[in-house]
Amino acid sequence: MIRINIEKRMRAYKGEQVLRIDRTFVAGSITKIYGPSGSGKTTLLKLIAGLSNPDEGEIVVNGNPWYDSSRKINLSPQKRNTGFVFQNYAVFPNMTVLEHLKYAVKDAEWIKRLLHLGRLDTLSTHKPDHLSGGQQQRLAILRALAIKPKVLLMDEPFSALDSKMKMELIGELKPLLSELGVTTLIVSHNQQELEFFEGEVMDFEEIIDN
Ligand SMILES: Nc1ncnc2c1ncn2[C@@H]1O[C@H](COP(=O)(O)OP(=O)(O)OP(=O)(O)O)[C@@H](O)[C@H]1O
Repeated sequence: MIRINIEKRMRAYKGEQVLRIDRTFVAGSITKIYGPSGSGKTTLLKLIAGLSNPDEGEIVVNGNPWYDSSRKINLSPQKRNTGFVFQNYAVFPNMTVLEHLKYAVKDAEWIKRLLHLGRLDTLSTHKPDHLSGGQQQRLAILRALAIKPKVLLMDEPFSALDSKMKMELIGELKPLLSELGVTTLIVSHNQQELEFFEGEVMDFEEIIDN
């Protein structure tokens, strides 16, 4: 479970904007996050991962405080160990597909399963500049899953995939996420692409506070 109650000042186009979030994400659930560009969706994921800090408040995950401004607790991103799929993939240019996964995990059977899931089994020796955008995006998803995270944060994870690939991947991801029991937050511009995930919706349209 993720319990988050925070405030964060964002430097927005129109001046300062305060992001206020008071929400609980149930353990093992999937939350679909929608909202206008610049409303703070990526910021929320970064706050949970520890890549950005709130101005005040607390974040508690499975009973453990990850951030608490009043008690000066702020766990490093490494200790939080979330799976994060970045909007721009953030894959390593000098590592092959297989090296990305081996860097994250030793379990060869698990790696094999992930490569199949992402349809990258035949491309395992390729480096990112020999992969298409969609293949790089799938690699970013596999890398996030490789560590079997308890919290999975995905920022527009299917944006570069054609609809057939998207449907296949989503079909296989759903049982995998429930097998891992991972609490998942997925940001998307496209509400339609997430309709096959049963889950809560978080709409930033209702959160923005100027
Ligand atoms: N480190 C930061 N400190 C303060 N403000 C930031 C920081 N990073 C981004 N912002 C601002 O916070 C606002 C929200 O950005 P964010 O990337 O979270 O939006 P988003 O909802 O994910 O948008 P998009 O859908 O376009 O990706 C923007 O106005 C941005 O300029």
